[in-house]
Amino acid sequence: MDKITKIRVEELPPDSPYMQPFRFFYIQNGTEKSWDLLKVHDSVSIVIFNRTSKKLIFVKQFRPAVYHGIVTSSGGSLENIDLKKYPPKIGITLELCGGMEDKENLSSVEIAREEVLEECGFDIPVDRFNQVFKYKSGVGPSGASQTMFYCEVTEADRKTAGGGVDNELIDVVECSLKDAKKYISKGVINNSPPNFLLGIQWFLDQYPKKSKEVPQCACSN
Ligand SMILES: O=c1ccn([C@@H]2O[C@H](COP(=O)(O)OP(=O)(O)O[C@H]3O[C@H](CO)[C@@H](O)[C@H](O)[C@H]3O)[C@@H](O)[C@H]2O)c(=O)[nH]1
Ligand SMILES: [Mg+2]
Repeated sequence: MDKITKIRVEELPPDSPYMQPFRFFYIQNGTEKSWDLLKVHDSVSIVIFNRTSKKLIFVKQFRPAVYHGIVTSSGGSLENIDLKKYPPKIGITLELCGGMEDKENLSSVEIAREEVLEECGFDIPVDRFNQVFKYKSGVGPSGASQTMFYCEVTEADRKTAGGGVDNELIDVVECSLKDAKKYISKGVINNSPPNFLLGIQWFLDQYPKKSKEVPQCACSN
């Protein structure tokens, strides 16, 4: 996954299927203003609990934006990058399974179902997904929405090893509740987004402290 070479950047052409940059103008209380925006797809993320192993299921992948952010914020440049100083593994994240809502004919929960199958290998019918949150994934350059679902799986639901589709390279990892709690208790979390922290904290809040069993999620779609 971290065998990455020939890194370079260039300006975004206008035909990107992933994002459209533009400038938004407005007058607020008599003052002319503008804001530079990025139109991006809404997305879904899924907190997955494996009832067989009693572990949470996460995904690991190389994220160019995270790599770029780490390199440039520490004074590095993407021009002739020194891969020894900035090994690509620093751009590998630990995240909830999730993806873009880029298919107009599919609802959010149908996209979530596809992502769980493609990225993690579990084939789960949509009625086993519960929506837990819907929020803005950003409020600065992008105001896209993200819907977070909860889904329980067992080994009987496993259809493939996961890993993503097309060119995706995704590692599926199982994490004990103890390790998940420890991870989000760190003050500085370099390689995970806020929805990951929210999803784990939400799950741990549901988990009954005195019982060994995790209850079915009580929230409704
Ligand atoms: O510029 C790009 C963008 C995407 N891809 C491809 O498109 C795929 C998109 O994968 P998908 O799983 O649909 O989306 P994610 O990259 O996982 O990201 C989405 O899902 C995440 C779920 O939590 C959110 O955090 C993000 O904002 C949202 O874009 C990627 O893996 C790449 O293969 C590219 O090749 N180039
Ligand atoms: Mg994804």
